[in-house]
Amino acid sequence: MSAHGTTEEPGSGTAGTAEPSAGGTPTTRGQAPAPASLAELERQVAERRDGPAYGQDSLISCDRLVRIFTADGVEVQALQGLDLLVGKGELMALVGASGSGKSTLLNILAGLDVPTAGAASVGGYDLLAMDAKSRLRYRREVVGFIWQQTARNLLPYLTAAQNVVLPMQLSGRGGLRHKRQRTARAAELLGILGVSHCADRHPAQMSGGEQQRAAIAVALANDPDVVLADEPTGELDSATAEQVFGAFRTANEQLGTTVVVVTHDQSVADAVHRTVAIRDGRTASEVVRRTEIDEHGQESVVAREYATVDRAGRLQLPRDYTEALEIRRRVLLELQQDHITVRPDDHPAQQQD
Ligand SMILES: Nc1ncnc2c1ncn2[C@@H]1O[C@H](COP(=O)(O)OP(=O)(O)OP(=O)(O)O)[C@@H](O)[C@H]1O
Repeated sequence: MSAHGTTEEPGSGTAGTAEPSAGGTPTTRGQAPAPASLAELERQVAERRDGPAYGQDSLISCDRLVRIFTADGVEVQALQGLDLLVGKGELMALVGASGSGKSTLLNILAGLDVPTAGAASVGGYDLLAMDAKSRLRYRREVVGFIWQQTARNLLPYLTAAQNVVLPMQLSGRGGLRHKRQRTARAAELLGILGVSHCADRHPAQMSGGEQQRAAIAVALANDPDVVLADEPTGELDSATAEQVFGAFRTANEQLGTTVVVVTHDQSVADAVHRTVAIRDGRTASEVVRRTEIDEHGQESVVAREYATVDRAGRLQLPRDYTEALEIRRRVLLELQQDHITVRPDDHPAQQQD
């Protein structure tokens, strides 16, 4: 973890489903649970039906998202039932091994690709049901996107200021109808992101970091709900990467924009409020960082790692945990008063049952 007082707590190795036991007595999975009364079942069903829908209060909601690619007759399941909720105003990172599905997810959220199955919505737009017209509006007004390759983000024959003005012209939004207003907004955004000095320069006259900060201004031009970035600091040295990440933070703090960044850069992953790890096309774990003040008034960032539990109650045990305890096919679950114990199978010889 970073040096500025950050503490990392280990991932939780708890697991999903165990029968609750009357009176809080530990119950081992495998024992028959006492059947619930009909009235109790009816109460539970009514509670679930009347409760808020999944992701109702979230800006981004992915529910059992699936994306299957077919190339040369071979199917690749890039997303395998991914669940993810992102609240309005979050600054978060997506991490994961190469091929885990991060870019696939980001392209879907950006409206550039369509999932095979599941549900996904951003800012009230249903990403599986948009017609061409609403998809265009969604991509212009609801999301901003920043690519890793600096050259892909800006038009080379326009200045930085003209690049920022362009999306406003294309969207033709009422509030920015006048040229003067658009020019003023471009100047304001470039100023907030610390690249006013590049306003009249073409991309070729700007450094990689300046180009990325101008690209963030372009992404923010139409005041989107969310800015998505795929490895935005991947081509930059660490000092420049820090400045670019600072620009995302500014957008988040000063403009209230929700920011989702795919990154391999550990310093970026350590600097956001929440880092979600994707493994094999599903969310596997997440690290949440909170600032805490101790009894001496000393501030420190406490990072806590959680395993994610999906909508069906499944979780992935961290690989290093399962390897450490030689967990292969099954575990014993015990429901305790306030936690669930996961134990390796005590009859491993019978694992081929
Ligand atoms: N258009 C496509 N056609 C076929 N397979 C694809 C396509 N796009 C992605 N995939 C496959 O889907 C899986 C997930 O790819 P994705 O690019 O989302 O991973 P990633 O986590 O972003 O990887 P990286 O960190 O290397 O960019 C990979 O196995 C990839 O080969």
